[in-house]
Amino acid sequence: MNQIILAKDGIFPITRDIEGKAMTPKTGFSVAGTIQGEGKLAGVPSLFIRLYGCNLSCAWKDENNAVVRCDTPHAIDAGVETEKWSVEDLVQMVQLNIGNMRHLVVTGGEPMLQSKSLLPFFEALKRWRDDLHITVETNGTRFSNSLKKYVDLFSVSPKLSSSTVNASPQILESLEFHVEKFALARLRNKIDLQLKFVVSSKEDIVEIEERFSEVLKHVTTDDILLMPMGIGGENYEQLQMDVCQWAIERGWRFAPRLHLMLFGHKENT
Ligand SMILES: Nc1nc2[nH]cc(C(=O)O)c2c(=O)[nH]1
Ligand code: SF4
Ligand SMILES: [Mg+2]
Repeated sequence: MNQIILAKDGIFPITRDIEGKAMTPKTGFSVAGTIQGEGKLAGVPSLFIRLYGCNLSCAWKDENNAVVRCDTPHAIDAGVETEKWSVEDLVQMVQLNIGNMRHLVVTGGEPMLQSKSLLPFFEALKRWRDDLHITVETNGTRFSNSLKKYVDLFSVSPKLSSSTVNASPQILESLEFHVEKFALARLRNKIDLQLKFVVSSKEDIVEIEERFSEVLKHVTTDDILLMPMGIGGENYEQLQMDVCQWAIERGWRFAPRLHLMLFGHKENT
């Protein structure tokens, strides 16, 4: 049986559990769902599924040289509580909670590590509703040919050297190789794609332009997004303004985090 491993409370925000029992969503709303907070679909009402497990272990340095870890430790850390779902039950949870929304966002952790189980899940969802829009948020280290026909938007967030301090050379190589595959699929109009870079300094921009120069040629400027690193603090406003200017200069998009603005730094919103 195909199983999908989720982070704890990995389907969010919901108002019904699998038995139909009422749940209180963390958004404080009386309805299931939230808005996509990031990327070119920011603001679009969406239901989220957070898969457990990641092949990276990102950490950034903030302006005070303090280490900022991955913002979803409950989806990557060893030994934390997880949830195992059958494809059938997960489809049912989507059906119970999607309401009037059309968008499902599958995030993580790194969802593409479970692409074998995601395939029957996405097939079943599209059989149920072919207008359902599926976004997959990924770090770009695993492209999947078989998944691509079911995914309406790949939201690829390639990690830069400022964040992949713990990654092995093999993983970094596979990142470049696979991001190129995503970009070529975009060039051939096989997928919709956004490249979402988390930026903490001008060096990150230089790295994007040098390390991903081929990749950038395969996509349009509308597909390239810059998201300021961090969630607030002393120098955050200045960083936002810098990142905004770097984006405008290149014709790229500036990407805020709407969910943080609305709900604060709260899990499962
Ligand atoms: N509202 C909302 N939007 C999001 N966009 C990407 C998210 C993520 O954690 O991957 C996320 C999230 O956790 N919540
Ligand atoms: S790729 Fe994403 S989920 Fe994985 S460690 Fe980095 S920030 Fe966390
Ligand atoms: Mg997040």
